[in-house]
Amino acid sequence: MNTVIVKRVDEGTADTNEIRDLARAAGYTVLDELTQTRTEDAAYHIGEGKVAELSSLVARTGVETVIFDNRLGPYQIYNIGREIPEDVEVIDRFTLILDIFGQRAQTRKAQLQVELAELRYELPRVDAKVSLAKREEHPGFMGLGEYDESRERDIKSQISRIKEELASIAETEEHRREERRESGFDLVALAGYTNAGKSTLLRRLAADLAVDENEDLHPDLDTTAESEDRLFTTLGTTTRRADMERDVLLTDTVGFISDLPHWLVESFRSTLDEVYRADLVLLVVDVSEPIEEIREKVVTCHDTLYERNEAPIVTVLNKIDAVDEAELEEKRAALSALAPDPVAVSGKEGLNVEALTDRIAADLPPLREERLVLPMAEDTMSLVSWLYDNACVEEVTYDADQVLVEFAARPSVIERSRSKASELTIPESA
Ligand SMILES: Nc1nc2c(ncn2[C@@H]2O[C@H](COP(=O)(O)OP(=O)(O)OP(=O)(O)O)[C@@H](O)[C@H]2O)c(=O)[nH]1
Ligand SMILES: [Mg+2]
Repeated sequence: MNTVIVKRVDEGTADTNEIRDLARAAGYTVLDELTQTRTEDAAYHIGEGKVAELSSLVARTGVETVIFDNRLGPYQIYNIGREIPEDVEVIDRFTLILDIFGQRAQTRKAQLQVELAELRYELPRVDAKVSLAKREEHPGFMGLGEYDESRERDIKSQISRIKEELASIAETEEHRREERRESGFDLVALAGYTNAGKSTLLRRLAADLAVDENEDLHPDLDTTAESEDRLFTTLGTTTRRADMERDVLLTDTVGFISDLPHWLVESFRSTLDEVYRADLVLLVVDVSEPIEEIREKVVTCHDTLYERNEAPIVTVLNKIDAVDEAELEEKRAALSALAPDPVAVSGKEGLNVEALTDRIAADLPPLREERLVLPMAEDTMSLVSWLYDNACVEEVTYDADQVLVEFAARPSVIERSRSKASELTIPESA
């Protein structure tokens, strides 16, 4: 699929790098671009002269799609469509992002989220489409000739049905998180701009390739954490156990991107829950990019996290294999206000990963020390082995008729171990 890019900015020069990457991620080959610096034109978004230029560019290149890196109103799409060769589709940044998400959505949850986002995108446009469809000259414009008020009701009821189903998935996930916490795991989420290297880092930190112990129970989980040099490789969440002394589960998440309208973010809210409900967030940054770009992306990530995140954030400067030491120091200094005390690693090459695991261990909420004196009962040894699984056991001392266990664990694990200990039944002496 070939395409040309169009981008309008109010001032300065238009940067088309990201939209080109997005187009590529959706499967397009970008043949050319047109940019313009001016205020928005109500009818065409870009200037009328620019539209004429676009028309001849489309004719010359023979593309079937034009991608705008702007938000286009339905009337603007309609008007532009009338000026360029017939049957050429005009899409904007948000339709493109939805398109990518739609292609990547593998799990039921991801599919529902995409569907929800599409419906939310469409809802405010229904009116415009109805009135456009009524215009005689293009009765079947965008195949939407049959639009009417009932379409709006339809969309609204579909939206509420999807929201219900998503809420029930979110509940299952919340339940799963609680179970994991109770069995002593700390939850660490990898967050960051798309293509920063989150999935690569997840694989580097993971103890094993098995997705997680609960895989069978949770068919909604994605089974792989693929990496690829394209935007939005990861849409669902993948959870793996980290290769660390402390029991840590790492979750990979959907990448952030700038300039996402709230209805889209809203649709992916339950995916972001993995980030918001974590005990620690690793904010992964691609340090090989130009500093201005890094800064903008970090700000976008902070904005996305800002509202609901409560966990401490550790900034991870990833891809240090791609920069030299001087450059790294320079960027570290330039980012010091935004990202104090970052850890610099290369997920791909495995550089400095130990410093990162040390840091994760240090920044997680501290474990509490506990000491239990257990009577020698039938289930005593199974409780000791449960403690080995769910806590950091420091010492076990066996006496004639009791066992002393010293360990450190999360408060919830300590509570459960106490209640288990109180349930130990001492065999009646013969
Ligand atoms: N040079 C270098 N490249 C890396 C490193 N880590 C990841 N990459 C590359 O960066 C690209 C993106 O990596 P991913 O792990 O897919 O990134 P992501 O953050 O999961 O991306 P999304 O899932 O799309 O949000 C891939 O081509 C990786 O090979 C690194 O440490 N050094
Ligand atoms: Mg990924």
